[in-house]
Amino acid sequence: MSMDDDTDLEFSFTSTTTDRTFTTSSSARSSLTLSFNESLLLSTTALAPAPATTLHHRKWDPHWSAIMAATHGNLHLSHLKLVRHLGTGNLGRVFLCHLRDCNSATFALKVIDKDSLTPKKLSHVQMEAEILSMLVHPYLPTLYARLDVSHYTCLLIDYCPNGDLHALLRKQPSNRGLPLHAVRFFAAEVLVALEYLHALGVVYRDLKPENILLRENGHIMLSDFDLCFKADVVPTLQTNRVLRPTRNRFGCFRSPDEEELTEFVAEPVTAFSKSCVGTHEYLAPELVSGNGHGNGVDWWAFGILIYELLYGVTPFKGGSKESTLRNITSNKQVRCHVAEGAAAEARDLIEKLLVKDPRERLGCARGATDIKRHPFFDGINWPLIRNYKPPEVRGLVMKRITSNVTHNNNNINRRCWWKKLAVFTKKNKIITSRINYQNLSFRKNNNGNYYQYHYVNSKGGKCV
Ligand SMILES: Nc1ncnc2c1ncn2[C@@H]1O[C@H](COP(=O)(O)OP(=O)(O)OP(=O)(O)O)[C@@H](O)[C@H]1O
Repeated sequence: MSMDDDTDLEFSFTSTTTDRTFTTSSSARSSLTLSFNESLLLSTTALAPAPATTLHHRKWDPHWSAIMAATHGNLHLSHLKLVRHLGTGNLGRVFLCHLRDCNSATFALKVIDKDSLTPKKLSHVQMEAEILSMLVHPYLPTLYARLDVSHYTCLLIDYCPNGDLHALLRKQPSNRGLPLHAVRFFAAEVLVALEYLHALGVVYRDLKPENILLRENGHIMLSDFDLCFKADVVPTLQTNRVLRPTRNRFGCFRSPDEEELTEFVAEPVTAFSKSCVGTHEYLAPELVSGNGHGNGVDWWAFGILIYELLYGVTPFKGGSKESTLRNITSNKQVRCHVAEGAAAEARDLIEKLLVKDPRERLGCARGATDIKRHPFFDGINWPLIRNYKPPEVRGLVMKRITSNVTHNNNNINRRCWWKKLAVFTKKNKIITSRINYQNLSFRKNNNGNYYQYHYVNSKGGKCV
């Protein structure tokens, strides 16, 4: 479904099992109102936001404090106002929305109609929700709430107003790819996000520019976790002798120095799956051959990503999907067109990542630790990367999050700040009263990220 700014929109969520209808309708341009039966929503399963105290830093996150202030930690769909339709994916539709009480607190709401999905897709929904609930990272989405209403599952996550890297690539002159400094910046951020996912034992399996969204501040946010799989990971400290290529004073490589380094490695090296998922041009050879694959598929895809960001096309693309797959599995080595200056380092990294045998591929044994050390990333201060200023790239017009709703803006904002202050000063009291609700049973998720609320009836049964 596409969004036309001049059209009134109506979204109808109809429950076939309960015969109740949730309707979002619009009377103004690109502004939607979510209307529904409040009593129904109060008696259905909802998942409220994580208390800010569970993870200390979260109490400073304006989105969390806005939710806490507006909902006292007891979020319902009625607290949200849909603004517009952002897009439709395999599993559901995504809407831009904000808190009714605070239109500066903007989110993306993924609405999934479970009744319309096959069992396989339902398992993808479960996987996506499970992975999202584990994430606490600046380059990955925060799951603020999960609301289960009738046969709909709604996931409330960060909204990214600046599009995705695929759209940005298409805006480059003659589709030639991004400037090298921008490729380095985005690749470094993706590497850090993959490192975090792998440390959690999550193999992502869907890396591509379309899934790299751009936040309001120009930094990346990886999206779409439905194709992930989870594996065990045993973090270790490893001491290795590494060759560190260095340059002489003219900028040319000289014979590498050997160093002994003790490093933290958390890579799911024993991960194993046989299901063939992903996007054709990004599939690793072991995934195409179907004999089983592991963590290495993400490092292969990382090589394809750097290639596409650099040249605007993927290296194995053929005239059809079949010929693309044939190119991936053939013995042909990847060819890069440019080999000058810093591009030589990019080429070297791509070649080390696009090694067909995963046992020989950079990253497969020790993950991002080895890739970060490659000369392509020389000079990046990894712990401070989130403070780097995003590159200025043609076509990237930074959009700040603004809401269409302007009435009472100042009052609402002031009220919002006032509420935040009140929450801050009365924090302990509010949290205690929230968990003492008589009709509420709650359970912390494994990670302690957020609380899942179930409304229970007077006999102690869960209401669904
Ligand atoms: N957090 C977000 N901020 C802004 N836009 C988003 C956000 N999440 C999704 N979108 C938009 O909504 C569209 C649908 O997203 P969704 O994640 O449901 O599916 P998808 O990216 O097409 O992938 P898939 O179908 O494989 O799940 C995306 O193409 C994107 O344009």
